Amino acid sequence: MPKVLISDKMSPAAAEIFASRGIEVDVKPGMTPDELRAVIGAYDGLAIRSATKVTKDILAAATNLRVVGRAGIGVDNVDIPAASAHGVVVMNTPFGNSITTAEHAISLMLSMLRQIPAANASTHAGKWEKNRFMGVEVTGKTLGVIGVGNIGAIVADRAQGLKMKVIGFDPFLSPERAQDLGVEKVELDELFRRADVITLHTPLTDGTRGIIGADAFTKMKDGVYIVNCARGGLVVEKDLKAALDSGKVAGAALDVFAEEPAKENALFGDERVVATPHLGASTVEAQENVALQVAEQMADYLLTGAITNAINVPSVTAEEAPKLKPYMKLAEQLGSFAGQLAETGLRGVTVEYSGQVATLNTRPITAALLTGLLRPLLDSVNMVNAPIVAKERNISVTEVRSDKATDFQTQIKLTVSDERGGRSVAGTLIAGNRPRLVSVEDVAIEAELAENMLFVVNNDKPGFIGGVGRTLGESGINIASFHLGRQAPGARAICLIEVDQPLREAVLKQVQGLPNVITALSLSF
Ligand SMILES: NC(=O)C1=CN([C@@H]2O[C@H](COP(=O)(O)OP(=O)(O)OC[C@H]3O[C@@H](n4cnc5c(N)ncnc54)[C@H](O)[C@@H]3O)[C@@H](O)[C@H]2O)C=CC1
Ligand SMILES: O=C(O)CCC(=O)C(=O)O
Repeated sequence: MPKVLISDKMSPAAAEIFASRGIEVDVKPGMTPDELRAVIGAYDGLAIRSATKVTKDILAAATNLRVVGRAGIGVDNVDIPAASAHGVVVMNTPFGNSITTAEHAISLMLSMLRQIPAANASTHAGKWEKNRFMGVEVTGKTLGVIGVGNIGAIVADRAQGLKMKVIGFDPFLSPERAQDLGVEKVELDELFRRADVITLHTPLTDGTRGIIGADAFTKMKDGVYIVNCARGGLVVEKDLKAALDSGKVAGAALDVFAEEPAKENALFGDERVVATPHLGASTVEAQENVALQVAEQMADYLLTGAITNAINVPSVTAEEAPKLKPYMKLAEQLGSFAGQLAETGLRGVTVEYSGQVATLNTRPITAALLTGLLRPLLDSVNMVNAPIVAKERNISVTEVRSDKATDFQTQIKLTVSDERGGRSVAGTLIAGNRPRLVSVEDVAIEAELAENMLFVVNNDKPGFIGGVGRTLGESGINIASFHLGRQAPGARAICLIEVDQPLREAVLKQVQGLPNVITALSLSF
């Protein structure tokens, strides 16, 4: 039974879902990194919000971990490359808290413009300072949205409801989408120049870190207002402080900080700064949504292999998972066959999907094939990181699909090219789920791939079969199955022999020395 740890405060709905799906679950919010490192090895899944930092260190100790589920959107608290390297799928819940977060951004904006937090504190203190708090009306003002994705789009919609003019900067926003949203798409500098209020809704990446800093402030209107309900690192806090001190910025409303939990910050204590402790997603509705969703997604993956909303691997739906499983096994075996034959650096991989398999989601099948191909060369490769490893090594991967059947109703053919040329291997599924090799180097041969195999390329001459059989027999090696194929009578031939025990180096050498043998290799699947 898989075991999951919930290491952040999360709606009880998550634990209930895990339990109802037969998954053992421990709920331990508030652990220190050392405490988490000490226990993580026992778990197949880790469900988190933003407090748990899933670092390289934690992942190195997570020897059984298969999935990290983020009940929320931002995954900047997870080391994604390290997770991929360890074969850990990272998933989030991209929509469950978007409305709530957008509402928080709008709330922050209004409370900043009407100085509600300061007025509230003053009124509670019995001061009745009616003349002290002069606000700013939003109607007719220009809101600049940086990052017009899910949340940015909802913020734009709500701001339009407040009769604001919305302009947006987002390199991935199409003109059609901008038009649908009623957002004027502008460049960043123009947004800085025109906006009365700027609100941030991008992820924190190397491209967005510090997107609002000293240089950006010089381009903005005097008396601009800043809202940050996305990630702390997007705004350079010391530059914001300087811009507030100089009067360039009239106010800032911040839900997120460069360092969290933010117990001390140079921006604290200034009444023009409205601050909340990363509450963007904190509504009953959003927390219920993300907890349910993350638990269902993680349970699906752990129990069926279905992958939804993963950051580092292609998705596999619950219906697809059982259909893809035998193809992934076949693809991994074909990749492994080609990988074990590899003698020099790989340059390119072409995968041809023909017949039934071409109608399926082939990305996970290709990932499995690359895993098989690269594993003989690299120990740490897995389904999650194989496509990344291939890319890093400049191995081009091409997928070709044809819904026309070959000699088989469904077939995967892999051709790899290296410095010496190319080689190909193809396979099919027998009875819908049993992987079967059907050709090597375009020579037809039918074989199931097993743990201990001898692969021989030879000249098709009399006496070869007897010679191999005798050599194995005299060495006490039992033959389980024997498969032959040839280009034409007397031409190049191939032979795949399943044996009952691993082949010793000395026996392999003897086979290699037999007349008419071109190459002989021991393979394992
Ligand atoms: N305060 C809180 O509690 C919460 C904060 N968030 C934060 O909000 C962020 C946005 O969430 P979603 O809208 O759901 O994400 P999303 O992925 O739907 O949208 C992000 C948008 O940012 C755009 N973008 C990327 N780089 C950019 C750049 N250099 N300049 C301008 N735009 C850029 C993308 O094209 C995308 O359209 C999350 O990454 C997360 O960090 C999300 C939920 C709650
Ligand atoms: O879980 C939370 O409270 C934070 C939500 C968040 O920042 C996110 O979903 O990106």
